[in-house]
Amino acid sequence: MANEVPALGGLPHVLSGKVRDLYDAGDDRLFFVASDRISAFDHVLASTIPDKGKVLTQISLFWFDHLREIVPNHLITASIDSYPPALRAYRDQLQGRSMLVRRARMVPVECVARGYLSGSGWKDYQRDGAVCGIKLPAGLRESDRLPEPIFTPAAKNHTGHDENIGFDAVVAAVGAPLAEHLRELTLRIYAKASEHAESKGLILADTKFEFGFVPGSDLHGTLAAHGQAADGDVLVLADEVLTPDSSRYWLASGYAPGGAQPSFDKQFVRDYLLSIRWNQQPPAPALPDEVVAQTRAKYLQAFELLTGQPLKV
Ligand SMILES: C[C@H](c1ccccc1)n1cc(-c2ncnc(N)c2C#N)cn1
Repeated sequence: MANEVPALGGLPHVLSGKVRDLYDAGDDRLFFVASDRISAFDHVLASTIPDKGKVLTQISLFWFDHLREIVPNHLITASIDSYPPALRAYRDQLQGRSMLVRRARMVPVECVARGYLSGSGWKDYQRDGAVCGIKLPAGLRESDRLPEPIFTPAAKNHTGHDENIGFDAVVAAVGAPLAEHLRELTLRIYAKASEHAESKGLILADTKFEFGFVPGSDLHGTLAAHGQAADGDVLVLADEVLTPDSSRYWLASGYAPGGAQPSFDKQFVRDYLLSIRWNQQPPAPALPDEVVAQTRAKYLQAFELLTGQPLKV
């Protein structure tokens, strides 16, 4: 079937997620655009949240910089003036919500770190007393802080929910050396990020990283010695990073284990959708202006809490 998503400035469309779009920028580069679309209960809603794409892109850029001493990343530039000329005509719609990135050979595993018991981790714990084969103490409550953060990988399932897998499945997929490196790196990044989040009054309950390999020569002096593959490729952090879409953030001041915690960014949306008793079947409903405004404010607040800066909208 013909590609339904049009090219952007002559850049062929490569892939779309619920709220993000990827285009081929040539020369082993991709163009990553974060939209203002919002999903809830696995459905993209009929309303958009103004500036959501800009907030999430700027949060990824903040973390790329904050983590630069731990792990290189796929970013080339987020400056419109450095984009391929054809894209500069779209300055107004791309400013602040797009990145030119290196095309990476993506690792076929979602690298998830969990410091708290929530979501699919809570469901797996209730069933098995374990998450991804990692046995946990008995008697834990939903949203409890774990004795220590755990690596809980997932298989990429492009149709819907990713499926939690054990470490042995990661080894089978990528080999023991890389599997061990992914686990160590995922937990090291999580530790640094959650420490920063806590210093800002936020709990980073869990987060999902995507890694890929790029030619070492592409990284001009930011080679990560331990991330070097045998063929000279370097492991880099890709996709969005530590955004409210790829992570669970909770306000530390409201933390109360023993049940689900309010989502920092989507609680107003979820409460509204529950209040209208939506059957969670398409078409997804539109949101009242007030819910859109409240949700936009939460995204702006997330950016300001994490970075200490107001978002330039
Ligand atoms: C899941 C995510 C996605 C993003 C946007 C829209 C739909 C999916 N994705 C990212 C890549 C990817 N592939 C190769 N090199 C890269 N640097 C990246 C990145 N980022 C493939 N998929």
